[in-house]
Amino acid sequence: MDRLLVLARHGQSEWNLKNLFTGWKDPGLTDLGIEEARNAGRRLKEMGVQFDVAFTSDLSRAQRTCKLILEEIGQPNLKTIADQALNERDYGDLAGLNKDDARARWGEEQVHLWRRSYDVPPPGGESLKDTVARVLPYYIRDILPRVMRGERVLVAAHGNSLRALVMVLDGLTSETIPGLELATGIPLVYKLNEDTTVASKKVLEG
Ligand SMILES: O=C(O)[C@H](O)COP(=O)(O)O
Repeated sequence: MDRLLVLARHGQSEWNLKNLFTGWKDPGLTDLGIEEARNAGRRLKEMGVQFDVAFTSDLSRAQRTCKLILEEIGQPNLKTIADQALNERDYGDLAGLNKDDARARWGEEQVHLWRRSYDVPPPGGESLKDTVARVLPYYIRDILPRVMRGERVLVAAHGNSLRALVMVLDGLTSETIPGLELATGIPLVYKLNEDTTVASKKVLEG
């Protein structure tokens, strides 16, 4: 039985393009983002991937990406479950600020800690640890049981909600997680073992 779990970060958003902290704000995809999402779908189609269910967040950039992937693989009407638990990390007071302006104001190191450390929350927002604390229970309760039953599952979500999941799947630690970057529109194709650990992982680049 293939226990297939595909994770896809949304395509480039309007605020990715403008280099703004986004978090729970809800900008749409750029033309490039739409193309990235379609391309992710095409790559999955080339691999012959089909899904039984899709999960996405409450935010439109992830929902649109999910829809575009499903259209490309010829499953436009697949059952899709949207939940706030898969939203991007809440960037709090940083949301809407330019990332370079933030570096100029608070320094490179502080901004890097906010963006990539495990447990330093941005002002008024969530650390990755906080994000793991909401993503992981949802994964365990709603997503993983389906994968273990043999359903082929797509999760279209966000840079940091997916970093939270990859941290758990790949067994990364608070020391190694800062090095993990997820590019827009690049699907990660996991197959799981019977004991829920990772049997294989493929990054569908290009
Ligand atoms: O919310 C955001 O600004 C981005 O989607 C992810 O941001 P990051 O690269 O700073 O984690």
